[in-house]
Order: sequence, then C-alpha cells, then structure tokens
Amino acid sequence: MGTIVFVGAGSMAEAIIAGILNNEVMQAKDVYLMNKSDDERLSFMQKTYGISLVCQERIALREADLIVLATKPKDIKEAMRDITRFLNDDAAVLSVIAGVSMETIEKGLGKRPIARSMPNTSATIGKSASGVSMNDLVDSTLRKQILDLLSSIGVVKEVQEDELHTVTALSGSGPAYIYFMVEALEEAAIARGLSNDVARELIIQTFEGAAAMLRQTGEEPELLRKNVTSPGGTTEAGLKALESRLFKETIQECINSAERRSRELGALS
Ligand SMILES: NC(=O)C1=CN([C@@H]2O[C@H](COP(=O)(O)OP(=O)(O)OC[C@H]3O[C@@H](n4cnc5c(N)ncnc54)[C@H](OP(=O)(O)O)[C@@H]3O)[C@@H](O)[C@H]2O)C=CC1
Ligand SMILES: O=C(O)[C@@H]1CCC=N1
Repeated sequence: MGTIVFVGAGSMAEAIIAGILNNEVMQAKDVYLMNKSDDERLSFMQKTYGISLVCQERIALREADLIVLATKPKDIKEAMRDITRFLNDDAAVLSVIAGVSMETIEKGLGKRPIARSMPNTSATIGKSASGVSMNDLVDSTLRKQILDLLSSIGVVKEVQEDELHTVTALSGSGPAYIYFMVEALEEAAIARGLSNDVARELIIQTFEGAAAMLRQTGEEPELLRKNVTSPGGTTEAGLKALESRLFKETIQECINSAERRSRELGALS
C-alpha cells in the first residue's frame, strides 16, 4: 500500500491509525488525514501519531492509493462531494461508516474498488473484531492489502455486504454492550460493599478469563456455563434471575434494534 488518506478524524479513524502504526503496517508519513473543520483535532493527531495532513491543494487525495471514509453517516454525501474531483481513477475506497452501502459510495465517488468494513474501537490496541465486504473491482492484490490492514487491528471476517448490518449490531456496537455490563456489575458489587478497585479488577479478569476459556478450550459456551453452575448453587440462582427478566429476549431486541438502526442510517445517507 502506497499512501492512505483518512477522510474523517474522529475516534474510529484514530483507533485504526493507532492500530496500523503500532503494528507497523504503514509508515506514519504515508498516512494522511483530513476532516471538515476541527483544526485542533488535526494538530493533535499529527503531534500524537506523526502522520501527515491533507493540504489545501489536496495533493494527498490526488495521489492516494486508498481512501478511508470515516465520517458519520449523515456527513458522507457532503464529504464525497468535496473529495471526488481530486481522486485518481485507481484510488480504492475503504469505508468504515455504519449502514452506508457500496452503491451510495459508488454514486458519490464513481465506479472503483470499494470495501466496506465494520471494525470496533478495540482496534486501538489491535483487538478489533471486524467484518468486511468488497466489490467485484477489488482484485486479489488489493483484497490481500485490505485484509492485511484490517488484520493489523484485530480479527477480520469476510461477509456479504447485507450481513454488515448484523456485524455492526453485534461487534461494531458490541464493546459498548460489554462496557455497559461492566458498569452494571460494578454498581452491584459496590452496592454490596466491595471497593471500586477490587470490583473493577475482579470483573475485568472474569471477562478476560471467560473469553480466554472460549478461545483456548474451543468448548461451547453452554458447556462452559454448565461447568460453572452447581445444581442448587449460587450461579443457578443468578441465572434464574436473568432468565426471569428475559435476558436472552433482551439481547435479541438489542441486536434487532441496532441492526434496524444500521439499515435506517444507510437509507438516510
Ligand atoms: N465509534 C465506533 O465504535 C465505530 C464507528 N464506526 C463508524 O465510524 C464512523 C466515524 O465514527 P466516529 O469516529 O465515532 O465519528 P466522529 O464524530 O468522532 O468523527 C467524525 C469525523 O468526520 C469528520 N467529517 C465530518 N464531515 C466531514 C466532511 N465533509 N469532510 C471530511 N471530514 C468530515 C469530522 O470532522 P469535524 O470534526 O471537523 O467536523 C470528524 O473528524 C461512523 O460512520 C461510524 O458509523 C464504525 C465502527 C465502530
Ligand atoms: O454507534 C454507531 O453508530 C457506531 C457504529 C458501530 C459503533 N458505533
């Protein structure tokens, strides 16, 4: 990959930039950044990561091999209108924008190789769970470059474009569900007298340990759950409380709502 231009300089762009630089997939000088108007943010990013900024003449856009679209869905049409006249015919596009289809991107930037990915903010530490879908104009070399880039920020799975709505609901938004659960567990622990420090450490280790058990044993979550659950014991009592408050139905509704919103955001943009 020669040069990359990030269009949008928010938290997702930062997470990916941090990931690719930490993993030395690209050199900082080959990574360019632009946004709409927040110059302070651009200076911060330049100072923090040593990356380059897109100049007024838009030279980096003209020479870019890959454009990463990282605006909010509502801003993408305007952003595409701003950049399209500068792009060279060979420039490929990687969008991380929730909901916005390849068709919409093609309308804005012309027929060209396009990949859509849904990473998550754990990209910052190389632990993203990303889905990706690519159009027919992505050749095998570019496909490998995109998969290498996304692998540098975590795990990546190829999916059909329509499935990206579910990926968005599941792993794009997923870290927020986990953090919400951590907040709830902490509140419950602290209400019962545990100190913040003790509660936080035990919860983080419980999540890490459970994730590592799933990964390393390869066992089904149901079996691992049953191994914890002594008949008539504490876990059974806790799980019953979750079931009586429709835990699984609540999770279904959570994913349904997020997926529906992903489709709406695509339709609105
Ligand atoms: N946050 C997350 O966990 C994830 C987010 N995503 C997706 O990533 C995208 C970005 O999210 P996030 O980083 O949180 O958003 P932010 O609001 O943090 O950043 C949006 C960026 O887009 C820029 N922007 C707006 N309009 C334009 C324009 N016309 N031209 C150039 N840049 C523009 C903004 O610039 P300025 O500040 O100057 O207005 C800002 O830098 C979203 O589409 C989201 O769906 C995907 C996976 C996970
Ligand atoms: O909340 C959002 O819309 C974005 C997409 C996935 C995570 N954050």
